[in-house]
Amino acid sequence: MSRYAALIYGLACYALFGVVSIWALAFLGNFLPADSAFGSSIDSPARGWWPAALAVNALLLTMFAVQHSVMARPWFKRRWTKLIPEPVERSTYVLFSCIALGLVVWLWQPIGGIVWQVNSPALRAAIYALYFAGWLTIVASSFFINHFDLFGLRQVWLYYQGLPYTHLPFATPGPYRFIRHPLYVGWLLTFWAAPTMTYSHLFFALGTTAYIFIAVIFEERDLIAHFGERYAEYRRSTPMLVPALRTNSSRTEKAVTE
Ligand SMILES: C[S@@+](CC[C@H](N)C(=O)[O-])C[C@H]1O[C@@H](n2cnc3c(N)ncnc32)[C@H](O)[C@@H]1O
Repeated sequence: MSRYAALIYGLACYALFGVVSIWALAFLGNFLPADSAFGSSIDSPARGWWPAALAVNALLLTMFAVQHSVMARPWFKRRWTKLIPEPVERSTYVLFSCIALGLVVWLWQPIGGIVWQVNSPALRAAIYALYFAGWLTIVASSFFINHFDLFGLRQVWLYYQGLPYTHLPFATPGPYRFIRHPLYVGWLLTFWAAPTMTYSHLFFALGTTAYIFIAVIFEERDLIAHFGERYAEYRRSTPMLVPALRTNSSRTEKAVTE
């Protein structure tokens, strides 16, 4: 693949990621009108029979989870890069993630019904502030790790310059000093900080939260395989999501090693 083609491909995938992220923000924040060309918002009124809607939604979430986790595994990348050039592997992951997330947002079947609804304008504004803080946390955390590497731009830029790819070193900058997964904290805020929570939103929030807790197991297994004892020690000493709160498993592991 020519270095120009790789760079343009990487930039195009990144631009698509920007568009799909804004679309997802509008979907989860209820800024999309019901039944628009871009689908409905997550809390829009029901369109059909709720069991069928739930089945479609479950399929969509499973499709996203499988794509997002399988394509991130080292064994998959080793096989995949026999088919596609290594410098664009991450951009291709971003592209497939955009397609998967786009399908979730576009085809999501709202089922209406109110689980909770906050009516006080001040409280609604506060919950919306938390919602946007979630998105901000996602973006900020990506910069603390390395935004351009996470989204494939660093890889195509190095290739364009004729330089070899170097893996990111283990680091605990900013919020990573206090918790291991700030980016996932951001996602959890965007799922749950909702002034109106309908049944399909609750289904989405429960499904995606469960997915995060499962994905973390695989991610940390890979991080320990890659960074060795440094990550294992970090895992023992630093809480997963809530600062200054240790999980029972990290306490037990620490006790075993002490
Ligand atoms: C999508 S990011 C999410 C990072 C983290 N789970 C979070 O919620 O903030 C996943 C990638 O970040 C990188 N990563 C996570 N923690 C790291 C650390 N402490 N140092 C270096 N890279 C890290 C790994 O390459 C991992 O595949």
